[in-house]
Amino acid sequence: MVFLVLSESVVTIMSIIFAICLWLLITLTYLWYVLPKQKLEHLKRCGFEGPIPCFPFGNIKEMNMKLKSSLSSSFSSSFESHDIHSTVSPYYSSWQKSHGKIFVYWLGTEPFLYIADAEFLKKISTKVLAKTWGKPSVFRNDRDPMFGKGLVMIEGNDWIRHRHVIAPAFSPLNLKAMANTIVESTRKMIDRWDSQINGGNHEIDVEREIITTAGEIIARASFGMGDEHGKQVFEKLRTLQMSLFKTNRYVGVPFGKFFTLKKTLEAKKLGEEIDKLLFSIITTRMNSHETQTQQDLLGLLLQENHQVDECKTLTIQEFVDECKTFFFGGYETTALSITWTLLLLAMHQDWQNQLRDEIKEVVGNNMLDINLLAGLKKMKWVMNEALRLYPPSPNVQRQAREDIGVDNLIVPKGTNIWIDVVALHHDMALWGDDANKFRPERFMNDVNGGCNHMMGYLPFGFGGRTCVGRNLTFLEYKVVLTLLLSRFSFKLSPCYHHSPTIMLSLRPSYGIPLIVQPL
Ligand code: HEM
Repeated sequence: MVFLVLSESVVTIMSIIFAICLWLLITLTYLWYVLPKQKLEHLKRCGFEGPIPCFPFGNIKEMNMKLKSSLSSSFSSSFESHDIHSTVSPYYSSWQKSHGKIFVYWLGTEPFLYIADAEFLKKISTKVLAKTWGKPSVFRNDRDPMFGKGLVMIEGNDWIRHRHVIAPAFSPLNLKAMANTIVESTRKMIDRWDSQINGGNHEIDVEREIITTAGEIIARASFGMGDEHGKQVFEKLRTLQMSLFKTNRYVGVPFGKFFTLKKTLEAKKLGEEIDKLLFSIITTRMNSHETQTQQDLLGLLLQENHQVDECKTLTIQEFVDECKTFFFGGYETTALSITWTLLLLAMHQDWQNQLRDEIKEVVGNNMLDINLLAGLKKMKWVMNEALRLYPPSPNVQRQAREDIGVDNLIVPKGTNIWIDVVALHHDMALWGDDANKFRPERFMNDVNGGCNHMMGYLPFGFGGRTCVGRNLTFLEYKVVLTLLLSRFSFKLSPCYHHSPTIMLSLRPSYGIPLIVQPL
């Protein structure tokens, strides 16, 4: 009898376990296979084709394979022509050959509409207001420790409110006060270089050096580093950045996070520690009169926040997220724009000399002044050309929050959109036969560099969501380059190996060692 009862309960438990397993199997098959297949068919009916995905990985395996073989072949490639698209995004350039400049590919079970067609981009962007664009939800979790609900990630009316508070802080007048911070940090770097050169070593990895200096500049310009908390935030932000570097390879793949669980947890913990420290910096500032005197971005935002206007008010947590956003949005991008420029100037000595002559003429022996910097016209052309050939933000992303009709096609609600900035910037149909050549003079009389389409040049994105920090970048770029070119000359080191790669930003794989000679 006891045996019978026992076996009955074992059977019941087994049936429950079986039912749960069956339910799990059906749910996962639906989510990982049936649903993506349905989306694929729907996208086809809407007019979009692309490489065939294999669920649940989508096209990720093919992308990784293509990247691996491109990296091994790029090891010996020459870089006279700066033709980098097929090296940094071999999968896109190969899919372009079979599917054109608009197609759908899959990161795991997430569809991405790839766009490298300027006219299509213009048409789609006229259909959607800045506040009604979404940002791909699939990146949200990964990016949360970096950006939280800062300007880069938020949408709708919250985005309008944040943008209203933040944009004025970046006006040229407000940024004037930050020029000294930039000069001080750059001088510290120059002193380091001087002592290394005096020790007989002229080879400097300018990428590593400039990234360090730009990190310090952006931290000081964002929330100040005068006290211990500020320094700790800076150190932790840099560690977080390193830790997040390699965590997004399985974006879109179900349970993809488990492939990099340790790093994801590390990032989450660091993110919480950073939040705590920034929270304390902000509340201390709010409770003291420092707000009025500190001219960093946080100080400027807190001053704006005093106005009793709900549409122009941020909470403390929102300030925390914006401080992180400034750091992650502005640190590497600006550093890389300067770094790639130094490489280009080391390759093109004629332009290096032209910029030095211009600095002598415009700045001379005067103190560096923001008004004088406006006169550095050739430097601006060089900057624009460096941002074209090596855009630090190699893509711009959106998500459709509603169906969008473009000509006879429909981009269905929920589709992620991936705009390939590198492809647009190197497209001969937009720029002419010399698209892959370094020719800063193309920007001499035309802010669009002679590109034959208004959407062909997008280093800072497009529409209402264009980069809010570009004025700060212009300032930093001009100050740092002026100080460096007035003090040193730059030549390519024989150790330099040209291998640009995309790891969130467009960066050199092996640093940029240059031979640096005091003038
Ligand atoms: C060379 C330097 C920089 C480059 C190439 C760059 C590039 C970009 C790009 C491509 C976007 C996306 C625009 C879009 O979605 O259409 C963006 C947005 C943004 N950038 Fe930058 N950026 C740079 C410097 C900075 C700096 C210095 C800061 C701040 C300190 C900053 C803060 C932001 C913020 C907050 C956004 C979000 C704007 C919004 O969605 O309303 N960026 N940037």
